[in-house]
Amino acid sequence: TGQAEYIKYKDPNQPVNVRVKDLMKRMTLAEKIGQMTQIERKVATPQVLKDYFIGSILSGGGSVPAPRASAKEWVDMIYRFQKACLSTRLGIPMIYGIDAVHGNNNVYNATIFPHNIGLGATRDPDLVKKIGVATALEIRATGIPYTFAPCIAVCRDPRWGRCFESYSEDHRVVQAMNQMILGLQGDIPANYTKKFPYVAGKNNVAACAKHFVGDGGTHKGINENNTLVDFRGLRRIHMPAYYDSIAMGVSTVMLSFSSWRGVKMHAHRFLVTDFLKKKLGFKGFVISDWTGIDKLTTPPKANYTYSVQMSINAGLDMVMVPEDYLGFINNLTTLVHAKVIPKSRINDAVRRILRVKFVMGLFENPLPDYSLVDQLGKKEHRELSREAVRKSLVLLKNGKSCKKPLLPLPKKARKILVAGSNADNLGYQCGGWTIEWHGSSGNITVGTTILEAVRSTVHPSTKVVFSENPDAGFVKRNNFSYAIVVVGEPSYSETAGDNLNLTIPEPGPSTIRSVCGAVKCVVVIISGRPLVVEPYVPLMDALVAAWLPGTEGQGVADVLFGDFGFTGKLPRTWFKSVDQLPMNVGDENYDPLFPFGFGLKTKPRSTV
Ligand SMILES: O=[N+]([O-])c1ccc(O[C@@H]2O[C@@H](CO)[C@H](O)[C@H](S[C@@H]3O[C@H](CO)[C@@H](O)[C@H](O)[C@H]3O)[C@@H]2O)cc1
Repeated sequence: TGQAEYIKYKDPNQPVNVRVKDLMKRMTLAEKIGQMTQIERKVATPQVLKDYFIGSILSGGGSVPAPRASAKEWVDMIYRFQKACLSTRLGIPMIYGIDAVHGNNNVYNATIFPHNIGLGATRDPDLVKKIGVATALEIRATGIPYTFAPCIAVCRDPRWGRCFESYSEDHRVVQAMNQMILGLQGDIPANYTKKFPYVAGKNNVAACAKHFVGDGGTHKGINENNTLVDFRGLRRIHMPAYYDSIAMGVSTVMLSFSSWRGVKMHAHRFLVTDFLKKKLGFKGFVISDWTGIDKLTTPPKANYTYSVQMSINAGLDMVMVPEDYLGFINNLTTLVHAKVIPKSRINDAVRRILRVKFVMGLFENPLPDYSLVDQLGKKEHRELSREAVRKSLVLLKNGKSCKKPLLPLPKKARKILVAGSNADNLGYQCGGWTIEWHGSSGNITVGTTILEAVRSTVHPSTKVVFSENPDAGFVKRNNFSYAIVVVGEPSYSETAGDNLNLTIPEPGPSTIRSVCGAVKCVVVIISGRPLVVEPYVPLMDALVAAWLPGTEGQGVADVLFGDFGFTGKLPRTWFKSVDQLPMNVGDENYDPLFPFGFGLKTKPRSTV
């Protein structure tokens, strides 16, 4: 009859589980293992994708098709990869993942939103959901359907290099901000299957709750180290946001590099299979972190066969290899043939992966297009980020006496000084995971520095002088009306950000002393966490925590000059000294400089 054979799994009118079952029974072991393999784009070629039936590709931090690649260049790259995957016998589409953790941050000209710690300071779940919606559009603009976000770590020690990726030390704030998942994936329809992964469509992306579990609770905040809290504490502090994520239909969960009480999460069968999958009922797929299985041994990859065996048998479904795909595929194949890893485990993993791909419509719409390229960095998203910046600012001091507040600053003044290492540095303002994995310094993408924002906000007659680190003589001689001192941390991520002393990097303290000793000053701290400020607070007239605001520095000026009031609240305790750490709200002997939830308020300057 010349009619094409009816293939059930290709029929979108069939229920997802029917499609999964039909496809599974057609698959060879090699095709199943290929679905479990995620490789970095740098090692992905059409031939490799076809030969090994690769199911997923990723961009690691900073991994781009070309420097400052346009949205179209991203789409073209993913289109080429996908065409290769669709040309295989069963034509199973691959899923491309990226760390879009504060906007589509690998991509030049993307809107960079405040990092999670700043969003936690807003206490505004609806805002965070809107950010998820906008971020999903900017991810899809580049042809990508999957982000390794949100990080729902509950950072319990600011010495952790990834503390800025955590919304708060309080799990209830982290839970509130989980609206990010609904923004990214879309709202779950009424009477949808409970705890089932959900992605609404082509304007949304699959999300990833990470890093399971207890990543933010390691000893002294040492990255990838050991979380010692007992099971009750693990469930009370680090697990609640995973309950919520599953209820919100999160599609994937990423395992943590860290250990719980000495057992690596990447090999933790009880927590991954018995607890996450069985007790909590998670139906999406569990993905490893980058070479996470290699790190099951010391040194990493000392016994890769053991790594593959222990992680897959623990319940890991997709492995972010990300480069030695041959080693992974060969080891897993051998272990299945030797019945060390049961076929039922492989089938569970592949079933979960296919479930997510069917649910999110990847079979129906596997190929990216240019339809959303204009979403990247669009004005409405930048305005949304500017609003988030405004709401993330926490006012810690305003006036040397409460009767004489310094803020809001007058826009009209004879001459003002802007100083500090972080005043005119977009890279520092964005922090880690921006263009580069660790972020970097300077003019790294399209955005507005705080200095530029001040210049565009003050009255045209106001003279603005910028000096990164002026000496006291310069400040005195110029007789400034007031000064804005913006200091803080350079960009960093992961272990590179681990820090035991948490002092403001020089020349920040010197700049504070030189400027604030000579003129009225507001100090703005750009950082991924609280830093040692107690010695300098008496010198300051005002102090603002701005966290890592991203590209829209205008939001800082909006509030400093009173177009909007301060509303932010500390998402984490501001310690006096690092000797007190770890110290979290609710602890005994809680003796902070500024407590969790603290934040002075100001009213917007009257428009009259
Ligand atoms: O050359 N070296 O020396 C080197 C060292 C360490 C590297 O480590 C790697 O570097 C980064 C960039 O290549 C990778 O992104 C990851 S980080 C990991 O990656 C996931 C996917 O990006 C995220 O979702 C997770 O949240 C995050 O924990 C890894 O740690 C790479 C290279």
